[in-house]
Amino acid sequence: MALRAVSALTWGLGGPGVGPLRSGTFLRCATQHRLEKMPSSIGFPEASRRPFSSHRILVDVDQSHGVATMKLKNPPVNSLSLELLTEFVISWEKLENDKSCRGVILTSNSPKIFSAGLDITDMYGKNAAHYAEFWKAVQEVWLKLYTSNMVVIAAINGSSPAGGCLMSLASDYRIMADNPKYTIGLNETLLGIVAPFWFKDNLVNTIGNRASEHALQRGLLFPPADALKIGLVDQIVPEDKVQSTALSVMSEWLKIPDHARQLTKTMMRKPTADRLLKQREADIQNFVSFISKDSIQKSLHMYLKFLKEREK
Ligand SMILES: CCCCCCCC/C=C\C/C=C/C(=O)SCCNC(=O)CCNC(=O)[C@H](O)C(C)(C)COP(=O)(O)OP(=O)(O)OC[C@H]1O[C@@H](n2cnc3c(N)ncnc32)[C@H](O)[C@@H]1OP(=O)(O)O
Repeated sequence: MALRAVSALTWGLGGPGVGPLRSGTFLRCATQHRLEKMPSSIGFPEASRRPFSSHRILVDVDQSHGVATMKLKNPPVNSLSLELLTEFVISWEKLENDKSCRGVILTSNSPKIFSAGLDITDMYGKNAAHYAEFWKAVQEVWLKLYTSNMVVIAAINGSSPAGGCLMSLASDYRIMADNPKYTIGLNETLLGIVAPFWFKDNLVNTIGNRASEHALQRGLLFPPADALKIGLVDQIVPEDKVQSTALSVMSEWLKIPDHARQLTKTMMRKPTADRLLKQREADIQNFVSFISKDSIQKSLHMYLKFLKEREK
């Protein structure tokens, strides 16, 4: 198997806004329309579309089908900066509160990069208060995605290292562009940092313990075909078919009655989400003390330098 490395939300019933069972879920589900036919592109009729956006997040809601497409837009590499993460949470809550929205396709506005992962400049050369705020936002985005009532499909239209991979892992289904130049994986060790336990839990739940041990220790980044083999993604398709495949997969998922799917998702994911929720503050403090260490700051500095100076 060809492996490539770069060389060198609150759970709990009734929790504010993010609980897996929003009030009214059962009633709404009972009368919900089934999706019989989905358009093959995002060319929805104007009347049924409700786009909204912020600086770094573009959202297009197709109200007649109950599906939103959310695009990350943070050039040049869609890094997950504090600003992007904050805007993500605001947009996500808007969708969670939109009764017509049953599914979200998460993708990137950039043609080659889904997301370069957490913004390293938010973890380098800042003060403890900044690190704490940043990490809380990272936790929040993961909790929102992982525990969402909505069907979440990641349309991975480019490279997806580290935090980018985590966002995909938190989705219900992953479709990746079949381009061997793109890679996906949790490569934290290559930066001299350690994936926190909840990144690891999400990976283990997806690809199993042995494959996770191997991938995490070596910081492996997998090309699409290998990612498919180990179950890191569910489907690979030609680059120009990622969005249309996501829409048709979404239509299949939305044929399942919401209440049954949501309760099943809760049953599967609650223990993992609860593990973070129970020690959220301690996890923030761990992150702050880890990332503030001179040795870790030095590793991040070297990695940023490597990224800037490497041959393209
Ligand atoms: C004991 C337990 C304690 C627990 C504590 C927990 C600690 C855990 C902490 C954090 C977890 C971290 C998660 C992460 O997500 S870290 C980020 C990892 N990401 C990467 O390694 C990806 C790096 N980037 C790339 O590989 C490439 O940029 C690319 C493949 C995404 C795109 O390649 P290309 O199109 O060639 O673009 P460039 O490389 O030229 O990049 C352009 C520009 O962007 C800068 N940049 C790239 N990635 C990032 C990033 N993640 N953050 C900030 N900036 C980034 C790059 O440096 C270039 O900058 P420029 O030269 O100034 O233009």
